[in-house]
Amino acid sequence: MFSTQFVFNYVLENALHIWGNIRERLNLPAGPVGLPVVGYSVFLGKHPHRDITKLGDKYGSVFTLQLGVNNVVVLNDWEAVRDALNKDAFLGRPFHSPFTAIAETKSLADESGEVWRDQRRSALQILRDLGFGKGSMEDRITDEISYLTKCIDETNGEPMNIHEVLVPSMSNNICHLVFGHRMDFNEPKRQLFDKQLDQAVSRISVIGVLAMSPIWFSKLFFKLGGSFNKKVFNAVISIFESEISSHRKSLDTNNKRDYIDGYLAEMEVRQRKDPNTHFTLKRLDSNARAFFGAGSETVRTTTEWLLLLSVRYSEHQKRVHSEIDSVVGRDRSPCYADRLHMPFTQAFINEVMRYKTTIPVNLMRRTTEDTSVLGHFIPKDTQVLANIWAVHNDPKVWHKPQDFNPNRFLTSDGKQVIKIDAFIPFSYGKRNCVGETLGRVEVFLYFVSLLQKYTISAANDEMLTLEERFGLSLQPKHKPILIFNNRY
Ligand code: HEM
Repeated sequence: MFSTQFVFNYVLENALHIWGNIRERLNLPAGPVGLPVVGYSVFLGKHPHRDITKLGDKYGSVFTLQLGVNNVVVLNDWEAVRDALNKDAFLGRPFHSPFTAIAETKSLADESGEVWRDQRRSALQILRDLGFGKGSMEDRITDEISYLTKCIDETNGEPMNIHEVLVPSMSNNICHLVFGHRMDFNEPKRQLFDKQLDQAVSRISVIGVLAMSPIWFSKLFFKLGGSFNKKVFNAVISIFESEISSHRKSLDTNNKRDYIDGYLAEMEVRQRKDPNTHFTLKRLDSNARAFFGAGSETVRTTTEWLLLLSVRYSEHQKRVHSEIDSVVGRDRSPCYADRLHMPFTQAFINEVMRYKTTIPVNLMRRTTEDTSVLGHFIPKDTQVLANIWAVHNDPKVWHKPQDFNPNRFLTSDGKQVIKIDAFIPFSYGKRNCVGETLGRVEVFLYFVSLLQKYTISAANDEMLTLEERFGLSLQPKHKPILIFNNRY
């Protein structure tokens, strides 16, 4: 039971927060007025990325939206996003988020300032040392794809829910990166891991609501979540703890196998120099979990859209098939360098990542000093949301953005891919996605390997409506039940 004092403190904290927000709003760009406490959130429908984009018709490129109790400055077109995300003042994350309410130590994805900079630099260095962006990474992904195609072959052309096998397959690529090994699809630990991550993600799907609430509410939510919540999270946490502990026992700093080894080696060096370093086991644990959270679902969602759109537009599927046949052939696995000779396939992938932007509204940022965007003053410690969906549908950049048209990424003779600066699925500037290289390689290899082997069609028409479900990422609303027929 909560004491009267406890309730009083929470009510007081909330009231002060709301009062602070009203005063803060006076210094921020104009925007629609919401209701007390819930703000504008109640007026956003099932597709907030689209609703927020439409607000730009009235309020322009930069406006303030009260989401729950928080004032958030929205960057709602390419000009605003480019101007802001090029500035160091926009590199912070909010002090609190629902993620930080449940984690003891912030991961590199939640940190700000020098700690973030240092953790990020080190993560990128470790990935480089491990050969990410090079052939060894591709070999592991290609190997993982062979387990996937084995499962698909077992369906003998019967409809299958590809989502169910893509989940462990994608998560295995992060397992390789972080733990140094894969887990078989049928391994009980693997199944437990997927189930629990899935449960954790579905718990976290309320995160949108929590992000709009004061931090005390997030903490209370997880506290009241009771034993089930704790059981889910603790089970996931124990997998990471046991991996870190076994890595510590077998660490050879001259032969680093994965991210955990790379981090432990760096931690040893840092701790020798400074016992108060922010390179700690708890930070390693948070970073490792952030890689799974950020690097698994994003690639899977993108791959699901690629498959669905190649089914919906079968003429494009045929064109990708013919490019694969002439560049890769049938006797070897595709490699990432093949993309250089496959302009249409690249353009198709780009257009899918624009049309169904995986992360439609970016992870929240915070200004670390007084600054401005397109002439609007933005004070220090303001929360800022870059609407990537709006950038990808900005009519000042894209001709008929509502149309699905891979040719927009090709020169008129169809031979070259055009680089368009406003194409930013991995975000933009110094705090863009850490896993961009890995993400791009995975997406290309999965899509091309599957189309090399199969002609893909849909088991029903429902999923071809291409309806969306807004969440941490923009998921297909209907499960992708697909039919894979061997091409040879
Ligand atoms: C198609 C795949 C992916 C997409 C579309 C994607 C997109 C994004 C976006 C939009 C952000 C937010 C950046 C910002 O605040 O401006 C981000 C951050 C991040 N991503 Fe990815 N991502 C993908 C794959 C991956 C992979 C494979 C990994 C892991 C290796 C990863 C790890 C991260 C991390 C750790 C961050 C936080 C970076 C920071 O705060 O400094 N992502 N990603």
